[in-house]
Amino acid sequence: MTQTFYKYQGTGNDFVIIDNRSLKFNKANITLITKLCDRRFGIGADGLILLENHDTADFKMVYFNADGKESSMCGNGGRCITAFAKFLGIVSNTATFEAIDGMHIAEIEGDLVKLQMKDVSTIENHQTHLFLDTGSPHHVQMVSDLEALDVKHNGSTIRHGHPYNEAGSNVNFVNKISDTEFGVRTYERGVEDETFSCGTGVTAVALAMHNSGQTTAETITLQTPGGELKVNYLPSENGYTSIWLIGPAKQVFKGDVPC
Ligand SMILES: N[C@@H](CCC[C@H](N)C(=O)O)C(=O)O
Repeated sequence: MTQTFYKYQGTGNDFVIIDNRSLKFNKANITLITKLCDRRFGIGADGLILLENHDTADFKMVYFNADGKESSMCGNGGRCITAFAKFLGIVSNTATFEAIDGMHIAEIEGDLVKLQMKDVSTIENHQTHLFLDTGSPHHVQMVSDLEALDVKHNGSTIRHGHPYNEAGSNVNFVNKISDTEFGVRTYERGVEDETFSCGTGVTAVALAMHNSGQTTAETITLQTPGGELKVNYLPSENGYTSIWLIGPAKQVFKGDVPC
């Protein structure tokens, strides 16, 4: 038996995407998902995404980290699956879909996919870092030398340590480039390594930078190892609404694998 798949990337955060409208893909097969995501023995990806039918929205997104486990929201994955839905002819330039954190709206403008993220009402502002949930949990910490930092080592220590422990958190290291631009490197839980970019991660960084007074801007540019993303938001006394994650999402190749 073979499985048809598509490989997508959004600022270097890469995914195997499968059209599962037939519901034939076995979601419980962690070994298969891990193998498909393996960079040496499989296709290679940070995660695997299934596109499924939905009763009221254009489609449903089901996301698995490279460790084979279903996880919380993936922002870059949400942008890539929107581009995939357009490729399949399910949507044209606007889409609605349901993910694990609720309903999302997305818009395609040329090469860019804009994804509305869930509202954020709570940001924990600690002495050394901030913590918030933008669909996935994110630790945000400013560092002085982002380029030289060992993100895998330091990220893994924070991800596994108190207070995150087994459930874990994604970990974002940040430097300020200007009042509207920040550099970000992210250690992703479930990949257990640095990824080239993380959509919920840069969203968390933009909100955290605003919340901690590093910026007063409402559009932030985030430079990641995989390229540039933008985040727009509306701040209020109750938190942040109308949060949009904006960046490119591209199909890389298509194939069939034995499974
Ligand atoms: N790469 C994603 C985040 C994916 C989920 C994360 N690894 C987790 O388990 O929390 C993104 O672009 O947001």
